[in-house]
Amino acid sequence: MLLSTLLSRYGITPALAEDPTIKAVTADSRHVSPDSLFVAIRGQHHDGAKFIPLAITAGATAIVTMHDNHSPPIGEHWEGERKAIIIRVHNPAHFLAQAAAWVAAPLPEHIIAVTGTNGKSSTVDFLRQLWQLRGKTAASLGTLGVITQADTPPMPAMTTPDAVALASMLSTLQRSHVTHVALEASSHGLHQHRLDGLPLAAAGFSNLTRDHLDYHETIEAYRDAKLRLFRDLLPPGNVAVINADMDPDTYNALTQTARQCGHILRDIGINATTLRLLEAQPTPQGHIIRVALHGEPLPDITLPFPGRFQVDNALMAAALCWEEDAEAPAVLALLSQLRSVPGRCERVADLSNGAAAYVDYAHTPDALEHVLLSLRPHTRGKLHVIFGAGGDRDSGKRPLMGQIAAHIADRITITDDNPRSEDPATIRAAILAACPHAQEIGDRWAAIEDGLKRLGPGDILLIAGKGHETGQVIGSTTHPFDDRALTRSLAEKVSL
Ligand SMILES: CC(=O)N[C@H]1[C@@H](OP(=O)(O)OP(=O)(O)OC[C@H]2O[C@@H](n3ccc(=O)[nH]c3=O)[C@H](O)[C@@H]2O)O[C@H](CO)[C@@H](O)[C@@H]1O[C@H](C)C(=O)N[C@@H](C)C(=O)N[C@H](CCC(=O)O)C(=O)O
Ligand SMILES: Nc1ncnc2c1ncn2[C@@H]1O[C@H](COP(=O)(O)OP(=O)(O)OP(=O)(O)O)[C@@H](O)[C@H]1O
Ligand SMILES: N[C@H](CCC[C@H](N)C(=O)O)C(=O)O
Ligand SMILES: [Mg+2]
Repeated sequence: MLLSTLLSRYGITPALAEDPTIKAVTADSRHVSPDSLFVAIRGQHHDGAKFIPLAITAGATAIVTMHDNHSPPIGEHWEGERKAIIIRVHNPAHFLAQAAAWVAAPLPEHIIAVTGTNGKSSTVDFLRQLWQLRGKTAASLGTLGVITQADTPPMPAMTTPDAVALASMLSTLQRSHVTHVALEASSHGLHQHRLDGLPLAAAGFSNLTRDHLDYHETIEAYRDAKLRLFRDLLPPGNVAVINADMDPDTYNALTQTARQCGHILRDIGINATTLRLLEAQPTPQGHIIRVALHGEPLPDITLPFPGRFQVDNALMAAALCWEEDAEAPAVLALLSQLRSVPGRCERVADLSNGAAAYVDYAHTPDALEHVLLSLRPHTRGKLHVIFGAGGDRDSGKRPLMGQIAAHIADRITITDDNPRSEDPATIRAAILAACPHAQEIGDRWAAIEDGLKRLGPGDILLIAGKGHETGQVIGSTTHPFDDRALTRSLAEKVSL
């Protein structure tokens, strides 16, 4: 694409002496290739502007950098024999996302993003499944990776990859004929403008509770980052789905934003008007739910997996799936064919004495509360939970998680999650301060073995925090560790 075309799409129409063809866009000087555009972004550790000379040496012919109120909006920079055109904008990260999407185009025609503290991965997984059941070629993209079909292993991804990687993944999906993509919008991703270039067909917002305050600092800033999905990214006139049972502050902010932006608002949940949950009756395998669509009750639906929160996520996926209201009953009828999401309230082992073990990805106070409350109705004996907290992440979550476990569980073991660069004993101590009667077993393997051995008839063991993860990060090393596989193999031995 010509530089002038790219700039004019962004609303900049300078008279350029030269108009180079831009073959690639990047914000990482280490990835600059010849004829590329380098966007200098100010991050937490570096100001990308200091890498401009390196980028030009590596072949960048155009540079986009932050407007500084002194220099003209367009200029040029020589690095030895090499010259690049310099363009100054007010928000380089926003520019990067747009430019990356234009250069990577065409992208899949139907892209939907889901945000919220908890439930993003589950919702996008369910949405992908629903689309596939309706005959679409669909993918989901997020914490669980890029998933295209049930029988192909997922490609790894961050929850929301950086703008360039995201555009490139979407372009790859488009080339393999994927038309429908459901992706997770993390608060980091929204705050850093990673999704700003995507033409969203619809968006969903599940809930907002405490997480990531290490990064956002205040809950207001965290909410504001997430609100960007509706406020800045979803085009007017498109479908916005919210869970009507979320906290009132976020609910009010979302409904007001949706109204101001002219979105078609749909809600789901006990307090909803579009898709109201009338009853969710737990069964040994999952739930039987009754819902009303715009006030009209529909036939019972069986959801074949446990976790009361998965009822909300499945309803949100359905409300994001139908395009016209007339399609809604057919979409809702498909919910009974959904498969569970790996590591989300997943029943991984049954012991010969009738006890069972579940693995879940609860790593926030709200998630831990939801999964423990979900498992209580299935517990005929005692409810035992094993969990820790990730290092280098919001430390305020730790005592809150301890408090919740102390209120709901009968037995608690505090162990290590991913300590990362932190001292694991200090993390455990912060949780234990709020649940002093818990036992402490730092070694996660030993904690799980101990938990399984202590299970009595009808007891339930919940191993929380790492879900689908297959590694444990200690320091900067990731050691192989898989709660699900380990629990299965230890349970076989314990059951003998
Ligand atoms: C906290 C955070 O989100 N950090 C992201 C951020 O890093 P940063 O601000 O430290 O960047 P920086 O190192 O200061 O660099 C600034 C700029 O200089 C560039 N640079 C840097 C070095 C160099 O030699 N040359 C160069 O050009 C960088 O490419 C960048 O554009 O920008 C980087 C480039 O895009 C990201 O890789 C990095 O994500 C890191 C790896 C990360 O761990 N992020 C996590 C916290 C995250 O985003 N997680 C969420 C999930 C959260 C959830 O659970 O909901 C996710 O969406 O995955
Ligand atoms: N709708 C929900 N409400 C409350 N808790 C939920 C909800 N959905 C999921 N959870 C809890 O959050 C955990 C993580 O779920 P999921 O992976 O779907 O969320 P996520 O938003 O993608 O998380 P992450 O921020 O790590 O990507 C689940 O294992 C469960 O404990
Ligand atoms: N996306 C989340 C995942 C947390 C998972 C938990 N096991 C931990 O390591 O804290 C994060 O990076 O904060
Ligand atoms: Mg996720």
